[in-house]
Amino acid sequence: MDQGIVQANGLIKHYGQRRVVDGVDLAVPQGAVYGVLGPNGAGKTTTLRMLLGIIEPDGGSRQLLGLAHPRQARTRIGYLPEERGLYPAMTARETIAFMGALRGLPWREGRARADRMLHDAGLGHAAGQKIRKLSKGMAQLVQLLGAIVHQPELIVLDEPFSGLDPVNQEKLEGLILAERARGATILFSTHVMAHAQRLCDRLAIIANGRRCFEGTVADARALLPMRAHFVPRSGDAGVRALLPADAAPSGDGFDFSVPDEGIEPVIARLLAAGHGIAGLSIERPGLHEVFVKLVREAA
Ligand SMILES: Nc1ncnc2c1ncn2[C@@H]1O[C@H](COP(=O)(O)OP(=O)(O)OP(=O)(O)O)[C@@H](O)[C@H]1O
Repeated sequence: MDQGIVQANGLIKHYGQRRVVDGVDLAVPQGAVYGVLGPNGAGKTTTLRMLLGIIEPDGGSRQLLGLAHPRQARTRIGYLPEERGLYPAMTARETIAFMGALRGLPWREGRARADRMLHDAGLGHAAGQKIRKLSKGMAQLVQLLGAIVHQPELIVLDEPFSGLDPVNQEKLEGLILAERARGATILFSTHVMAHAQRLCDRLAIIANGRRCFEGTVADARALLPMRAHFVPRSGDAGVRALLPADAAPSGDGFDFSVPDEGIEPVIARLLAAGHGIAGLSIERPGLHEVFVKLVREAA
């Protein structure tokens, strides 16, 4: 596998008798948004923690920013852990500046950046408010801003979208893309496919501690055949028999996989039998469908 800014080779972790991460390889290219996708309990958080040196692997090796021990890269990394936690009595501004200071950013600069970032995120009004007064979603955004205030080269976000409403989720997507535009590499975990489909340059799917896919969103979506939705002319009976074997009623028509030979023979059969076509759409299945299939197979 090519060298990446984050590199994992055969990472293994046991908890008790259970092998919860089982030989995971990752290579995150510089400047990419990279998703680690998997169902609950797949081993995503454990993998990220090993990459960051928060816990030690039982086997395999990893490299972060070219350094053998990830902790040497501390000030060059921004990390949003899965467990959220801020000091409730600190203001949003001080929280962000404090988190920056922990990563080597001078306080004065941290405060100035905090004000700018809060303003840009539409949270300018919250700068002087105490964390305890903020909603859970707002506090989470503040924690995220604190994780990136020192402008790290690598940003690692563990389930960053969980707990955010759709408006804040969109804000976060914007923030991630803005960080990539700045030149940062972003590695994030999620089990929500819509975000991954929109954001990821590359992704890995992990199930039962094993990597079962690695590639681009397009590579993943190409694993499943195109899906067709066909709507017969009203009153047309007997069309079902002319459709591919997997055709299933759906809404006002039928859904089926486009056969290897294409949709044309299906249409030709329908027209030859005198049937009409009230609607026909063909779509590439989404990442969601691919994820469900791969995770089921892995189980
Ligand atoms: N400290 C621990 N001690 C014992 N078991 C653990 C520990 N941390 C994680 N596990 C177990 O390891 C497995 C993988 O957990 P992990 O948190 O890495 O999964 P995840 O993919 O991040 O899941 P989720 O999406 O639910 O957060 C789970 O079965 C979990 O219960």
